Amino acid sequence: SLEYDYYRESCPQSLHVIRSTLRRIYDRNSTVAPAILRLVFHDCFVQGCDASVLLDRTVFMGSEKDTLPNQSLKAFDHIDLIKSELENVCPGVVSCADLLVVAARESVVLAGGPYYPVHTGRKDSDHSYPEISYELPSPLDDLPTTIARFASRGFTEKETVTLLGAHSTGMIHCKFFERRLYKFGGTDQPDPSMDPEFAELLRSVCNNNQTQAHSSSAAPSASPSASPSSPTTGSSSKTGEERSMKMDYEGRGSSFGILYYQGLLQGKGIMFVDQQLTAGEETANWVRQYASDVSMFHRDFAQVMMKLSSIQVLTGQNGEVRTNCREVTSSLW
Ligand code: HEM
Repeated sequence: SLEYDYYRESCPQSLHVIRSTLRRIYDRNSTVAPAILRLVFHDCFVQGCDASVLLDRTVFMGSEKDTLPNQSLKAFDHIDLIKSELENVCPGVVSCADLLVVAARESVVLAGGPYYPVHTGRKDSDHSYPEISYELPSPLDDLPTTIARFASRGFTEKETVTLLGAHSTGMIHCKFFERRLYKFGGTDQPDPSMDPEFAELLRSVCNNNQTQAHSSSAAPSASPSASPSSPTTGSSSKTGEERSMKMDYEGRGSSFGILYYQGLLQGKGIMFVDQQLTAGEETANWVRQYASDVSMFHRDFAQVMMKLSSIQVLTGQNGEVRTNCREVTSSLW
């Protein structure tokens, strides 16, 4: 199975290459870190951590990338760049699946989260599983559905709460929460579980009217925090569908996690699925604990990321090492 430092003889530079290339990309474009963290979740949840999410469609095989839950995934080009650097130093040795989990670990650290060790030796799948992608959780899921989806992959309620702390970082498109702001659950009202001022802030960020969107992005006072950063990406030319905002609208840093859970306690979860964590006795208890103890969250997040990174891995003779993460190497496809 997986080993500590699997590439110590075959490619001793591999970890350094992944880390340094990712940091180089991050220095120019910090959105790469949350994008890769999300990618590893979408890879590991669907038939295990086998880099199947990176495969492009061919005439013979559909792609997970084309399914609805994966349509807003990013960073494929950044993964390609890291892979080409690896191929330069050790051709055909380091799998895309290992690249992804190691890069996700580095991404967590870059986002202010904890370091955790990842064992290596994963092989890549020679198949994509678009049909299984539909088992990925939806932003509209209620708590029992979310708990059931994560339980199907071996995660407890507590671990589900911990994993969702990943929503401390990154961007979210308005389309994933807009219904909560106006017509929630078939009514003409906003979601009652959302703090009304927060709903107003999100409406101003996502408003279709371009002038208003522009003024809201230029007015940090619309933010409920004292942070000077704008909650939006600030482009007034985007449509409501394309418009997005930072999930850590109150600012990033060593607080990875804590503001997410504190926000949930104040009715400021952005997606319905996030806010639902306060709707169950056990999950709400963990939300409260993490909101007040960031070290506990970081310790648990490290452990749950190690677990996520080891789901259903292919090792030994199973699977292959792709030379291009977008295409199977050994194949007839
Ligand atoms: C109930 C489970 C989950 C649902 C429904 C969900 C859904 C979403 C959605 C809809 C977005 C916004 C994407 C966009 O607007 O482009 C998002 C972003 C994100 N998710 Fe999740 N997610 C879940 C769990 C997780 C987990 C377990 C992780 C990682 C361990 C994760 C990491 C992220 C990250 C880092 C982002 C920001 C991505 C970026 O900025 O590019 N999510 N998620």
